[in-house]
Amino acid sequence: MYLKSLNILNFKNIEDENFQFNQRINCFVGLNGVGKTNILDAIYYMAYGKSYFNPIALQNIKHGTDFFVIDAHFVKNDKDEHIVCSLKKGQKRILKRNGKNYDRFSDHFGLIPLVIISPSDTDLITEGSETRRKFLDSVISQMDSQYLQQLIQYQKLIAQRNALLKNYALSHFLDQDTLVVYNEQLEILAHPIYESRKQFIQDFLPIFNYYHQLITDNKDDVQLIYETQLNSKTMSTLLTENLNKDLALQYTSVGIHKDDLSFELKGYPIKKFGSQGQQKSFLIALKIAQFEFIKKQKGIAPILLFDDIFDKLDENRVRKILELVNLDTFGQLFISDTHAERTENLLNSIHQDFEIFKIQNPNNE
Ligand SMILES: Nc1ncnc2c1ncn2[C@@H]1O[C@H](COP(=O)(O)OP(=O)(O)OP(=O)(O)O)[C@@H](O)[C@H]1O
Repeated sequence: MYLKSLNILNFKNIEDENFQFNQRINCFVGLNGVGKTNILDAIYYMAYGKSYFNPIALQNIKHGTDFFVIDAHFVKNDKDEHIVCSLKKGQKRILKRNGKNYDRFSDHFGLIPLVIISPSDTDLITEGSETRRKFLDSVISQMDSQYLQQLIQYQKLIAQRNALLKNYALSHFLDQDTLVVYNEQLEILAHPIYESRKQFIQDFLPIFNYYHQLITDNKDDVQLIYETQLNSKTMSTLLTENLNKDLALQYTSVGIHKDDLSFELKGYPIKKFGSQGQQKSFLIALKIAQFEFIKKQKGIAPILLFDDIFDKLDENRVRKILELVNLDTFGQLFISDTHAERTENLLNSIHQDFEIFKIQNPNNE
């Protein structure tokens, strides 16, 4: 699978750009702030229906305009896949596949497998559990649409249950019948989600360990530990036991929406005890393992976006990653870098077909 062409209109700082891509490696080079990452983000948008960097959709519309359109042609299994996403202020986001609107954005999930490696991945280590849950859910959902639907339903039910709890705080009336229904439905949904997450970590961990060793050249023990209240109690027990607390808090404080992933290096949390370099290697191994996992499951190499990673890594790690590229492990690759010469030299050294796009500041054209 590969991205053949891309047209971007009014997306972030990009006014109107057209690209015809190389099937193998494409590099966007240019000075800081010219919009290289924004182009990668537009590609990301085609796979996920949202920005990797800015979750507030309206803020992705170019300043001073009132809509954006991203239009892409992919080739998948020798067939053209035409994906268009657009957003106009005051209207709903539209996502189309081959001219037909999606009713549910989630139906698009997984059609275009894609993995991004970016400096902002450090959020996975530094931010709260929600960021890690989103990562977990995003990887599993790319391969399992049933999981995604269960998750959406679960989140809807939690929102409804929270509304009920809030209502109790206002009216002091608790609609017990509705609460029982919500609790039962949550019990039904929580367990398959829990089982899928548990199974995923079990299958993913050896791949992650393999790439971590390959990139770092050492055998440091790395762990991803799935932390969940469901290890010790059922969802319905948790909900029943914590009802008084939930009523006081006015939200549901227990369940799989509180799960977390603990990242450990040699038995210690990497957030507290990992050096910056160790954290970076950890994250890159995590993302390359994500890539490999999806590839194994789907039989298709996901598109890979490398945002600025040459800038942030030492030469040894860059070499290791490029060795992987050279093994033909990867499918199509998009790279952003500030140094045109460095990128060109690196790519010449791996003897692969590539194309360089020089991106200029739109205001200096
Ligand atoms: N909605 C928007 N409208 C206009 N410009 C925007 C919008 N959102 C972001 N930008 C601009 O896009 C630019 C950043 O682009 P981007 O992050 O793609 O740069 P880059 O080329 O990757 O830079 P670097 O090499 O520093 O990572 C910034 O100048 C930012 O202000």
